[in-house]
Order: sequence, then structure tokens, then C-alpha cells
Amino acid sequence: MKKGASPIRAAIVDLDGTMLDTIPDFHVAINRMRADFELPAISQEAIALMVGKGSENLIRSVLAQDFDAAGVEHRIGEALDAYQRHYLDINGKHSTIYMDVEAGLKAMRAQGLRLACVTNKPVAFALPLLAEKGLAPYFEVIYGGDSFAKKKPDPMPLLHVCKDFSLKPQEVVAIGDSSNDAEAARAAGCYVLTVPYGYNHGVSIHETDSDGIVDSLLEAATLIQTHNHSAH
Ligand SMILES: O=C(O)COP(=O)(O)O
Ligand SMILES: [Mg+2]
Repeated sequence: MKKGASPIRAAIVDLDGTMLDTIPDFHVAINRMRADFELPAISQEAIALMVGKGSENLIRSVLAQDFDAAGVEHRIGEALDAYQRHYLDINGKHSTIYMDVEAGLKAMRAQGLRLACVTNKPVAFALPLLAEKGLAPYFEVIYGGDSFAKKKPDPMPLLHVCKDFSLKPQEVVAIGDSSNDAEAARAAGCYVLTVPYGYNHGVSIHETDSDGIVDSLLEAATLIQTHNHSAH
């Protein structure tokens, strides 16, 4: 991160692949939907390549394994309904929290940073999931992929958080696992830190433009603190 620049006053944290390993939840919900359509189960590895751009994109990609464009179009409404029903049934039951997520969030709060969660997950999935995992209380605001007209990689949700917090984008860092997070942050003018353990569409996170790759949210907190010590 740029030395001597303005201090960072808020962090916008991504959910899937950054705070929680939710692929096992996606796996169960998607394969229940596929069973409804008499389609064979698909693997967690296949699903991990498709997650990141919201539910509709995910279910379109899942259907595209079996159908052409017209076939996907024909089924998308019913498939999305079934998937959402199944997901809400199992939301959080199979997903786990990554190492040092709570320690990282605590460290950021202790530094006086304001925290927001911006995910491409529908907000109706994100809110109960964060509550169940004990993470909701860390965040002043939580936005989903359907909270605004546009989702990441569009900067709209990030800019909304900046406005909520009355901060300039240069005072805010986005932390995520995918190019969607990095592109949204760059377009908004925020800093971006990336974690290497999540889901980046099968592409190495090293190929994504960011201000630093951190092994955990705790390491992100340390990096932000170092930045702020050298900032004016
Ligand atoms: O559900 C998705 O599409 C990905 O969600 P994320 O933005 O929390 O990684
Ligand atoms: Mg993510």
C-alpha cells in the first residue's frame, strides 16, 4: 500500500471464500436442486469454479453443464427457485470459518476501523449466515448481491459503503478472495487486499491486481496498522 497516503479508516470484507468456506453449502444446495431436475450430482471442485458472481450466474453456469443456452433459459426460473429453497434450508450447516477471521475482525475493530461486509450472495442468505457464525455483530452494514442495481465487480456496493461511512474511497480497503473484489475496489478507488485460499474462478490470486496478498484477516489487520503508522 502507498506510503504517506491517507490512513485507512474502514474495511469492506467479502464473505464467501474470505470469511467462510461455503463451498460445502453450495454443493449440498446445488445437488438437491439438480436431483429435483433428475440431473447427476456435480463435485465441489466444479462448483468452486462457478461461485463469485451471485446466485443467478451460479445457477446458469450449473445448468450450462447439461443444457444449451435455450435449455438454460427455459429452466433458469424454476431452478433458481429450487436452489434458493434448498440453500435456505441448509445455509451454514456445512460451511466453516477460516482461520483467524474473528481475530482479524477484532484487531481491525481495536484499531478503530469501521467494518462492512459486501458479498455477492443474496442478502437473505448472508444475514442469517453471518448471524449463525457469530460474525454479524462485527459489521455496521451488510450488503448482498441484490442490495443494489449492480454487484461486484461493479464498484456500486463499495461506493455505497463509503457514503454510509462518510469516507473517501482512498480511506477504505476492500478485502476479498476474487478478481470481483479487486476489480470493484480498483473501480471505486479503494485499496484492495486479497486472500489466496478462496475461490477465484480457477485463476491464481497472484494474477489479480491487488495492494497485497494476505494469508488471513489477521495479517490484513497488521498490514493496515503498518500502513496507518506511516500515513499522515
Ligand atoms: O455468492 C457469490 O456469488 C460469492 O459471494 P462473495 O461475494 O461473498 O464471494
Ligand atoms: Mg468471495
